[in-house]
Amino acid sequence: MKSKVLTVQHLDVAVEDRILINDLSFNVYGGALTCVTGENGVGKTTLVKALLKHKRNSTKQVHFLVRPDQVQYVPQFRNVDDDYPLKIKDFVSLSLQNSFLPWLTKSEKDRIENVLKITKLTEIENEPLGRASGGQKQRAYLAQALVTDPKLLILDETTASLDKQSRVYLLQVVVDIIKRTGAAVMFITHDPELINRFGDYDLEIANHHGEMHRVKGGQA
Ligand SMILES: Nc1ncnc2c1ncn2[C@@H]1O[C@H](COP(=O)(O)OP(=O)(O)OP(=O)(O)O)[C@@H](O)[C@H]1O
Repeated sequence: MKSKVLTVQHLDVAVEDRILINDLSFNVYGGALTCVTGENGVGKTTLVKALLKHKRNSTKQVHFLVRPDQVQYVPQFRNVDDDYPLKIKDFVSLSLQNSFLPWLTKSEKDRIENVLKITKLTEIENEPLGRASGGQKQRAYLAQALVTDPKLLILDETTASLDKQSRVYLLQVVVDIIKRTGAAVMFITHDPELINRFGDYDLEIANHHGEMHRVKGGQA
């Protein structure tokens, strides 16, 4: 039996005065990949942002069963141009800069090393992030989120700009992380092939409503 990390009950999602999603209920489970799908503009990103507003103050409608610092969001867009000079390993360590010490502890360094290994970035850890390929950049964003050891990881169209090989490679890394850590991953995507191959659940949003399906052949 998978453990719930988030429950959503009878939630309405609106922008300004316009209702995007009406009376939405679903659960997100640890150890599983929950895909969030729907046409452009149905409100997938707005839904995720509405959920994240409650990570510190759960309500009956949006109830997180994990601590706020155990929830990580990797947004759809980042402004990282070709001249961005920070080394990949330093970029990944930015998530740990909230600690009290101005330097990284041995255990933090070990965590960074481990995450770089899992995301297959070790070989290029000293390269500037700006010079990395699209797929390597996405893996660096993922690594930055993973270094805090999240129990719920939300990925917003992380594979959208990648070629097929890089998309599959990234999802294999994500599924591997789910298996190793038991984390829950919510993955906004338009890619039916990735959903069918890697997804456990599909939260499909259409006509202002959302429905959760089990994906046949899912891993959970
Ligand atoms: N802050 C805002 N103010 C007003 N309208 C907004 C705001 N944010 C989003 N919208 C509108 O809400 C709708 C849903 O946007 P959203 O980005 O959530 O869709 P999406 O399903 O994630 O789309 P896509 O698949 O194209 O990324 C769109 O019509 C968008 O223009």
